[in-house]
Amino acid sequence: MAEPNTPDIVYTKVDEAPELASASLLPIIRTFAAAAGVSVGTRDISLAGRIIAAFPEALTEAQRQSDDLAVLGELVKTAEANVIKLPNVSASVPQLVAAVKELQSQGYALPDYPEAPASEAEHQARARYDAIKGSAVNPVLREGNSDRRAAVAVKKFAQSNPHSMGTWASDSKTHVSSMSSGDFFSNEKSATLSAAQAGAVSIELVAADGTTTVLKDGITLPAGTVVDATFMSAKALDAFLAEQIAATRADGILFSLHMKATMMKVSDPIIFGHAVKEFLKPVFEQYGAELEAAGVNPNSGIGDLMARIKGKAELEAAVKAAIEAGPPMYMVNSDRGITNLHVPSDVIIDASMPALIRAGGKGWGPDGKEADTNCVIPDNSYAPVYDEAISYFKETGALDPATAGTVQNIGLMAQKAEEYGSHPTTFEIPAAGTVRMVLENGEVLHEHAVEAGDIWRSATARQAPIEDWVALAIERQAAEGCQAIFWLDEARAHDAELIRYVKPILEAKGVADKFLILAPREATRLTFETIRKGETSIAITGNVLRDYLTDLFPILELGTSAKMLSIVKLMQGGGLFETGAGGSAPKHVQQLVEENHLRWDSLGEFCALGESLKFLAAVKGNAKAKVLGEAVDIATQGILDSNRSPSRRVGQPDNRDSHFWFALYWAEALAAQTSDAELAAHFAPVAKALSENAEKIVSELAAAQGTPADLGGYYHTDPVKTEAVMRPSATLNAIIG
Ligand SMILES: NC(=O)C1=CN([C@@H]2O[C@H](COP(=O)(O)OP(=O)(O)OC[C@H]3O[C@@H](n4cnc5c(N)ncnc54)[C@H](OP(=O)(O)O)[C@@H]3O)[C@@H](O)[C@H]2O)C=CC1
Ligand SMILES: O=C(O)CCC(=O)C(=O)O
Ligand SMILES: [Mg+2]
Repeated sequence: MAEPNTPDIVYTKVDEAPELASASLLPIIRTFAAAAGVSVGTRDISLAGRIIAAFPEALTEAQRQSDDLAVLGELVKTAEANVIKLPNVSASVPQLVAAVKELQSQGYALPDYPEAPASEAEHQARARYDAIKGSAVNPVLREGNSDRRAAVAVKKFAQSNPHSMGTWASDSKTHVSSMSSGDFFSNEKSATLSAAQAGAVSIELVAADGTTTVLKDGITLPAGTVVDATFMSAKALDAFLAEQIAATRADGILFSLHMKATMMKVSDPIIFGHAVKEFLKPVFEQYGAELEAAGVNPNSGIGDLMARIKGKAELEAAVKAAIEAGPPMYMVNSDRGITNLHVPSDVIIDASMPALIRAGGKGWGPDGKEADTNCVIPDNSYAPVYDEAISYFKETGALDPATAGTVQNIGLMAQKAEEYGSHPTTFEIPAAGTVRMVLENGEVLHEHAVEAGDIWRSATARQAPIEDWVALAIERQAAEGCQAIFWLDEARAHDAELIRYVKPILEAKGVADKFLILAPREATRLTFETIRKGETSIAITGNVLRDYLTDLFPILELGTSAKMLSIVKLMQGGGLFETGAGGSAPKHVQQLVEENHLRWDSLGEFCALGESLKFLAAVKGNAKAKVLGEAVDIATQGILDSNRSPSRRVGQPDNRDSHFWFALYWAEALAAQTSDAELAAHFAPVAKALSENAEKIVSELAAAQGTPADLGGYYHTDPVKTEAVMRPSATLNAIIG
C-alpha cells in the first residue's frame, strides 16, 4: 500500500537542467492542478538529496532528509503509483566526489568519499556511497517495462520542421571497432532455471591453489529466471586498446571510446580505466608508484589524474607528452582541453554515438575542428548496431527527417532485468582461477576460467517481467499494426533463452506472423530501410538496446530524444511517466550559469504530465483530471504549432518562455472546454490575464538573459536563488500565484 498521505501525482526533484526547468514549470503545474483538486507532491531523488539521506548521523536535524528513493521504490510496487520522473544524474565517481565536496562546503559534515577505504568507518562510508553511485535510481523505480515512442503530433512536427543533419560521405573513415574475442559477447553463457534449480545461488572464485572465496551469496532466484554469466579478459582488452590506439594514429582520425560508465557502474568504469592506462602507458610504466601515492585511480579519468598531480611538473609534462604522442582524441570540450578520457561520465554511449551519427560521422578534435572518428566500443554485444548504422549511411547518405518514419521501442527492464541488476554480481577478479555460479542443489550452473583483472559479471531476467514485456509488445503491435521486430540473436546465449520465451507466447496468442526475430545487426538494417520508406517499426529489445535505441532513432528522427513519450507501465498497476528519453543535459546548466539562457526543452515534461493526468482520470475516475490532461495535450500541440520551444541562443526565447506559453495555452484550453463548467469559469480569467500580459511577461523574461546566473550551488542549489533565476517575471508570478 502507498503511504496514506501520498499525493495524487509525485513529481521528482532531480539534478541539473531538468531541475532548473522544474523551478519554473512546477509552480504552474501545481497551481493548475490545485484548481481541479489534484495534489502534486515532490520526492527528492537528486544526487545531493540521496547523499544527504544516506548519512543522517553526520548531519544536524535541520540538514537531514528522508530517503525519498526508498519511499518511491515502495510506491512503484503499488497500484496507486502515479509518478512523473525526470532524468537524474547517474553519478560517476568524479561527480559523486564533487557533490560531496559541495555539500561539505555548505556545512554538511559528510565523510569524504574513501578512494581506498582502510578503517571500518571508511568501509561503511564507501558502501553507502557505492550504493548511491551510477544508475541507482532508475533500476529501483522502473518496476515495469518501457514503452518509448514519439507522440504523433511530435513526429509530424519533426517531419514538417526537419532539423539539420550532417552529410555522410561514402569514403568517411569513421567506423566502429570492437573486440573479436575475449569480450562479454564471446564468453557469455546463459540458462533458464528449472524448478529444481531455483533457490539460493552463490558466486565463488576457486583459485589455482584450490582456495575458495565467496564473491557473492544471499541471492535467491526463482524458477524461470534467465541467468547469464560472462567475463571480459583484461589481457585481451589491453591488447585490443593498444591496437586501436595505434591504428587510429595510423589512419589520422580521432580516437573515441564510448561506454556506459553510469548505467554499467561496475564494469564500464574499469574498462574506461584500462583505456586511460593504455593511452598514458609510458606515464603509468615510468611513474606508477608516484601515481599510486597520489591516489590516482585511472577509472576516474585523466581529469582526476591531472588534479592529483597538479604542480608536479615532471609528471604533468609526461602526461602531456603521452597525450600528444597518441592519436588526436575526440573532445568533450576542445576550448577547455577536456578529452574523451577526462571523466568517465562525459561521453555516454547512448547519447554520444547518435550525436556522432547525426553529424555525418564527425566528432570534435583537439583543434576544435570536426573529423572522422574511430568509435571504440570494446564489447561486441551491441556494437554491431552502430557499426551497421554507420555502414548503412555511408552507402545511402543521411536519413531525411522530413520523410523518415519512426521507430518505437518496447524495452525489457522491469525488476532490474538484464544488465540493470548486474551491479552486485560484477567483479574485478583478484586472482586467477575459476568463477563458478553454484546453485542451492549443488549444481554448478556456469563456470569460467579467469585471470587476475578480468571483469566477470552475471545478469538475470525474471519470468514475470519477460512475459509482461512480450505482452506489451503484442499490445503495441496490435495498436499500430506495423512491423515489429524482436532484436534478439539466436546465436547469442542470452538471446536464445529469451527466444525460448518469446516464440511460444506469440504462437499461443496466434500472432507469430506479426513479428520478426532478428539479430541486432540485421534488425538495424531492416529498421533503417523501413523508416526510410516513411513507415513505422517497433523495436522490441532487452534493456541495453532499449537504452541505446531510444536515443539513436529519436536523435536521428527528431533531432533529440528529449521529446519522446516515455511510459513505464508498472507491473503492479501503477504508472511511471518519464520525461523524454534523454538525460539531465549538463551543458545546458553551463550555458545558464554563463549567460542566463536555458535551452532545455520541456516537451518531455509536457507529454508526461498529460499522460499522468489521464492515467489519474482512468484509475481513480477523476473527471477533473481528465479535463486537465486533455487540455495539457492541446497546450503541448500549441507549443509545437506556434513554435514556442526554446531556442539554443542567448537573447532568444528559452525554457522559461516556453513555460509561459504552455501556461497560456493550457489555461485557454481549460477555459474553452465544455465538460466542466466550474473549471472553465476558473480558468477563463487566468487565460485572459496571461494573454493580456503576454508582451510584458515575454519582455520581463528576455530582460533576465545575457548575464551570469547565480544558483548558489551545482548539485545542491540554493532554492531561493534558483527561484529568482528561473522565475524572473513578476507579472507571470503574480498571475500564477
Ligand atoms: N533517465 C535518466 O535518469 C537519465 C539520466 N542520464 C544522466 O544525464 C546526464 C547527462 O547524460 P548525457 O549522456 O550527457 O545525455 P543528455 O541526454 O543529458 O545530454 C546530451 C544532449 O542531448 C540534448 N538534450 C537532452 N535533453 C534535452 C532537452 N530536454 N532539451 C534539449 N536538449 C536536450 C542536449 O544537446 P545540446 O547540448 O546539443 O543542446 C544535451 O547536451 C548523466 O549524468 C546521465 O547519467 C542520462 C540518460 C537518462
Ligand atoms: O539509468 C541510467 O543511468 C540512464 C538511463 C538511460 O540513459 C535511459 O533510460 O535511457
Ligand atoms: Mg538512455
